Amino acid sequence: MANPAPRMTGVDEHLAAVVELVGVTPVAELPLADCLGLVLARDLVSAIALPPFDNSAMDGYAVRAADVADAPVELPVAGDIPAGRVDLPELAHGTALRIMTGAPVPPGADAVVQVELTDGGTERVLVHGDVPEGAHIRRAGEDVRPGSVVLRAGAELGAAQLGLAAAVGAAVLPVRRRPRVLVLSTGSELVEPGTPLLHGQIYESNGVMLAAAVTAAGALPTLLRFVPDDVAAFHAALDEHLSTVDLVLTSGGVSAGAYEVVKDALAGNGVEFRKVAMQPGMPQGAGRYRGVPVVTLPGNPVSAQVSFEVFVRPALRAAMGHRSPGRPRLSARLTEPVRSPAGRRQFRRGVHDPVAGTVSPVGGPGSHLLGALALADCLIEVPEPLAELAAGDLVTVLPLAP
Ligand SMILES: Nc1nc2c(c(=O)[nH]1)N[C@H]1C(S)=C(S)[C@@H](COP(=O)(O)OP(=O)(O)OC[C@H]3O[C@@H](n4cnc5c(N)ncnc54)[C@H](O)[C@@H]3O)O[C@H]1N2
Ligand code: MOO
Ligand SMILES: [Mg+2]
Repeated sequence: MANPAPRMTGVDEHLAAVVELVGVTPVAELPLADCLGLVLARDLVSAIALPPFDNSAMDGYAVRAADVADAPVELPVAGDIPAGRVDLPELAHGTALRIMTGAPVPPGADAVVQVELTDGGTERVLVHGDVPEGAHIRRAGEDVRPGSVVLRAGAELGAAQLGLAAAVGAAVLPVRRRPRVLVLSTGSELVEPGTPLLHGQIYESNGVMLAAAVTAAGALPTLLRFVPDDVAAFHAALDEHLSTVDLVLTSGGVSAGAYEVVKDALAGNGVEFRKVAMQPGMPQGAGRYRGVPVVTLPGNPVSAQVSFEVFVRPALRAAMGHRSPGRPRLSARLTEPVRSPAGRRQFRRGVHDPVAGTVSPVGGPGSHLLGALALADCLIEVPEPLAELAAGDLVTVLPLAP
């Protein structure tokens, strides 16, 4: 009797293993400019008020509202308060001080008349219209009170959050630092783009693609592109970088052939190789080599990229503390039928139309179809039990941007 096929590892089981393997990076205080997309590790409390002082919302004249109540009136201009002036004169009764947007409101003033309501004079100013008390004054603390929490631990740091952190005087923020990822492409057939190609050779593309995906996930890639299918050369390349990375990500050399350099070098050295019940991306490996997490992706370009999306991107984002490290999951109706191998979760490449609520597969299921991958903006997930889906069926769509 033939041996039953060994059980394949489930997609979710392998994902959990990779997330656990990668773990989290330590919290570090990073300059704001390095924090885009990272996650705040502790609440940020503002030591100051925002605005820090009462200031003018308009270019115009600081006045007492009572002095312009009977406008038109003419007032002597006692001086200028440009933005940044720190030695403030007091506004005397019956006078005006020329003031600019963002400049501190001088003591004694209770309103600002915008320049459009005046003749713009510099010695004396003719005010055509009256303004109520408090007009065009932005009050200290009306945006942020001193001592208040302005950003919660767990907040994702986008442009606005970084702007706010700077506005309250933070120069650095506590964040889990970006994982450093060694992206290592194996294959003796691989050639540098821009150089001549012999029959039997191909241009190296996984390295560029995976390094870009690492960057897009918020992590820091180091790229090693031309490691031949030679165990000694592989070890030499890997060992040189091992001490400076948080994760090694290889592509190629993990299936069933005679020159599977990654498998040959790492099996029995802490990395476990398995078949995962998915298409593409069946041959996978994960483990620790000399203490450093290693994830081995299959070499077929679409397999490598889809595996990155399914396993590595969520693990990298979880490592930085993202609470929802995966892609959003949307529903859409297929515009055409799809066939999938029963018992494996299929990820087809698709174009999603969120307005129509539809998704169209691009290209076939083949894991070498990089041309179609580049046209896609989403993955279409076909669950393990389903072998055939019809046009109009609802499927889960994972948008890939950015
Ligand atoms: N007898 C079997 N053969 C294969 C099996 C199997 O189960 N039994 N699995 C197939 C599946 S599924 C996949 S996926 C691939 C995985 O292969 P490897 O990870 O060993 O990758 P390679 O053989 O090195 O390369 C596969 C393919 O991809 C091209 N490649 C590799 N690296 C790059 C790169 N950096 N840039 C561009 N293209 C790359 C390579 O030239 C090959 O065409 O194995 C199947 N075989
Ligand atoms: O796992 Mo392979 O990715 O199907 O070609
Ligand atoms: Mg192979």
